[in-house]
Amino acid sequence: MSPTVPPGGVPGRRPDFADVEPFGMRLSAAVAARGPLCVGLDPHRSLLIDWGVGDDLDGLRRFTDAVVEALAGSVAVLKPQMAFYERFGSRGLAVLEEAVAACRAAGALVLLDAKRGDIGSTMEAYADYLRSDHPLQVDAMTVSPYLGPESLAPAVRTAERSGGGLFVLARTSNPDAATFQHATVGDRSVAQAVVDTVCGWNTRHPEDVVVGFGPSLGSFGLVVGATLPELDVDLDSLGGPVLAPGLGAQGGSVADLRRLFGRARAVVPTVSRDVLSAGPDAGALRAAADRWADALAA
Ligand SMILES: O=C(O)c1cc(=O)[nH]c(=O)n1[C@@H]1O[C@H](COP(=O)(O)O)[C@@H](O)[C@H]1O
Repeated sequence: MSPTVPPGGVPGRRPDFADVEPFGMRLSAAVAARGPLCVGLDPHRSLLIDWGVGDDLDGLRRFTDAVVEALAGSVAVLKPQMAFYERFGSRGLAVLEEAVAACRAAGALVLLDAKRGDIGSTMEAYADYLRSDHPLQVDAMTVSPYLGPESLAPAVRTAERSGGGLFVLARTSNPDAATFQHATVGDRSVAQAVVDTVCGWNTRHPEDVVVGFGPSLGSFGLVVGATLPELDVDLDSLGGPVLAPGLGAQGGSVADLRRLFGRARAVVPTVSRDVLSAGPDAGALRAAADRWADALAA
């Protein structure tokens, strides 16, 4: 499914990283093959109970296996929410480790929803999730910029070396997000400062900015909720993907995606509860994901 790296390496990449296929390129290939939908692996306590598998380690494993088996062969991206695995301690993380490997083996990209952010020296360790020698290696992870954009620089370096991606929280989907994200620094909002920082990671040349999916899409993305009343950040120079959560359970719809982002941008809409609540039957899970995929394609 992934395109092979051209002889001489990927254009624009440092020669010492030439054998690594960047996340933006791999994401674009996955979307071309499977469509843009991302499904969240969020084993909420209430879902484990509703599924009848039990709110315990065995229930967590059965839930996870069922979702992976139903969807890892067909959706472009699966996004495990780490909080629900951490609830069960090291044994929960072992379930996640196996699931991540199974998803990747079935051709889905894995975006770890970890929302990490810390001082640079610690951030370097968090970014190890992107390295090939990590037991829980993933294709991309969510990160928080609120210790300052430079705190994420070590994660950017690791992503570049490992062909991984980052999705940085910019305009989140929760109702009170604007309290901090609309605060101003100088002449722009905090959210816009985050956007501008990530734009700079993707390209230094504004004329080279890529808008939609394609082999030159950058590996550094933003999280922008599908629940926003209006798009209040300027994404024109982003050059990377947008992860759009907030669909279904939080009230966002495909019409909201079109209203906020149009059709041209590289948007990865992500849905968790609205798909997961269809389980545990594999066919029902697939049908729920297909409904979103069809609506997105319409
Ligand atoms: O980074 C995220 O994925 C995220 C960012 C955001 O702004 N809002 C948001 O809901 N999310 C995550 O996306 C998922 C949304 O789940 P549902 O509301 O069930 O579709 C959860 O795992 C959230 O943690």
